[in-house]
Amino acid sequence: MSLDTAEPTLETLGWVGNAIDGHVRLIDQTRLPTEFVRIDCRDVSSVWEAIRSLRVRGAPAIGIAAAFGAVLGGQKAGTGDLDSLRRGLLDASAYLRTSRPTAVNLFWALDRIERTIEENRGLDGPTLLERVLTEARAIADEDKVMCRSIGRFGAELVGTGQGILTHCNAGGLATADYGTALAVIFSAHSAGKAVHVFADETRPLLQGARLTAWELQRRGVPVTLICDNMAAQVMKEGKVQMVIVGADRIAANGDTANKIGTYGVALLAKAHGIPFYVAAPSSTFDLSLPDGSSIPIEQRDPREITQGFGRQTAPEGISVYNPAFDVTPAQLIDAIVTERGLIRPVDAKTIRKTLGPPRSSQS
Ligand SMILES: CSC[C@@H](O)[C@@H](O)C(=O)COP(=O)(O)O
Repeated sequence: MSLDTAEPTLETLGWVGNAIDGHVRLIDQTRLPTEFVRIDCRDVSSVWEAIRSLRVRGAPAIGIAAAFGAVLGGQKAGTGDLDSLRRGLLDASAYLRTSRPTAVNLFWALDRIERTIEENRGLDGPTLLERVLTEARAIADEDKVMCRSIGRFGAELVGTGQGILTHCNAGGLATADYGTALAVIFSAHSAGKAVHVFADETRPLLQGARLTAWELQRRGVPVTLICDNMAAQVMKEGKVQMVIVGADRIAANGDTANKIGTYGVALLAKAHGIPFYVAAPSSTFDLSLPDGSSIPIEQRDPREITQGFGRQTAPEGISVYNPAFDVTPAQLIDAIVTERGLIRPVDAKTIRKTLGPPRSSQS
């Protein structure tokens, strides 16, 4: 599928150069919205660090970054000795798996990379490395296509004149381009539907304020930023007709892990009779988990809460709990928008029917 070149694409991340001495280039999202800076990662540990510190973030984007990162592991090992090249690639993959635990796209992408290494055993070193880079590029390219498709399917849910609330950032920055939840909004907006977005700022790291507000503004979509604790009031005032968010891991029954605070938004939507939608590609489903209870939830540094963005805002030594994600039960989700169409009702049977049989288990 071709991309609409009239629209401002983001090129969130990509590979520069060839397999032997190229590198990963990505937008450093920690510096947005005040600075738009791309950084180059030339070794596996800088990709690991970029993922862990949220320079690159969002479930699909971290999968893509990790896939490219594995190539850097192969480069370091060199293509002269096939065994050490394979070891370099596999060690890089194993290491990148430890960068963040919740988004299944990371493990899905690295599973693909490891399968590529396995399936190309007979190749010489340079060709194997080239093949792994081709697979990483395919993961990025397919993500672009999936996001456009999600946008098209999801736009059907949007009525003109609607207020739409979103949480965190599920935009172009969280994917190879265009986004998931924001793809739905971009697509409806491009189709001429008048929409107004309420972006939750998304404590503690402000992905909504720093990234979602920036992306919507950049594309000319009307947006109002609110603090997370204003969502109930904005809904009560009748300003919101639908909620749409992204996802980091969706279990077989539709329970959905997404940025902390999403579960609360879903409860508020239910209380106000507002439809609550999730938008995610098939790479975000983990059908090896029957429900959301075993989705690993990342715990992050307490200083993100006590000293966010450099200023101390809590007393020294205070006890802090900082889970980065929560799980919204499937019963609170009216539909999941995927690249293969809408999943509605959200249950195991409809998910299986839309996505096909479960893949092998992922960590
Ligand atoms: C299309 S991205 C979907 C999710 O990854 C997104 O909503 C989210 O929770 C991102 O969390 P983050 O901690 O910023 O990586």
